Amino acid sequence: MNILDKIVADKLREVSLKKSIFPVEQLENSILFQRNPVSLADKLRNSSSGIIAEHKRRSPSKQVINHDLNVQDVASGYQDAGVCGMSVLTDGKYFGGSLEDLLYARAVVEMPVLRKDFMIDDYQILEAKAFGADVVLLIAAVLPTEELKRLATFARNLGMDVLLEVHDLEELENSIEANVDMIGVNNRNLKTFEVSIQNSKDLSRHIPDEFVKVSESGISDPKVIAELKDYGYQGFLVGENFMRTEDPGKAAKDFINQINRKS
Ligand SMILES: O=P(O)(O)OC[C@@H](O)[C@@H](O)c1c[nH]c2ccccc12
Repeated sequence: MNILDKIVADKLREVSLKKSIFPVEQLENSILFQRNPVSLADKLRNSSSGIIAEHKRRSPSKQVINHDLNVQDVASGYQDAGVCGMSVLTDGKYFGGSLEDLLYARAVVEMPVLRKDFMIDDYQILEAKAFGADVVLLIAAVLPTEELKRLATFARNLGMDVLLEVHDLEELENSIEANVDMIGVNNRNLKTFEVSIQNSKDLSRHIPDEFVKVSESGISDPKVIAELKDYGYQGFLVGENFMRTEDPGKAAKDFINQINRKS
């Protein structure tokens, strides 16, 4: 089993357990469930930096990134830096995140917040909405095409944006008809952890213009943003490069200043 298979197997168990103890009606009764989500795709279309900054304590590829911060400080730092949106990892076992992290981030920021997890069931999409997310991530490597389409439609019917993540041309071609707003090209292979920015460059011409293009992972140099913009990218998902510093908000601010100086 590769790491992705392991994560998904754990996720299936986690979701079925949760469903049995915390019914959907409880999620739908959350005050946040009534909130109107803010569109990340719209923000990215109108932004010069396009940064989506992530809260990520650890990962299977890097182990500990930063265990010393609290999510509210990270979120308000990102907001002050002027990022377009925030991504919050909610997987506990592999990334050290939680739904509480999502809730606390939501409590302190106005900008769109993405629930970053391995979504396999409607239940998690309802959870995302109940804990204040504006956007969900769907990963092509995790879901059969029909399921991807179904979950995407389910999320959009709840008013949330969908970011579809692909890693290669086959995944892109198989999932392109899904009802999504943004297509994210992951520069990291989730099965081997290999990272290559070239992956975003190679896949860009296969992504139709109606989708906002997002490049994800391994971005640590503002110069790369300028390069990726030439390939039509409008969104850039950055985690570790900010999170490994003592003050991720400040790191994001410096990064954005450098992007703006270049453009
Ligand atoms: O920390 P990085 O290399 O900047 O990457 C951020 C983000 O792209 C990465 O965390 C990510 C992209 N897709 C995912 C899917 C699941 C978990 C994590 C991810």
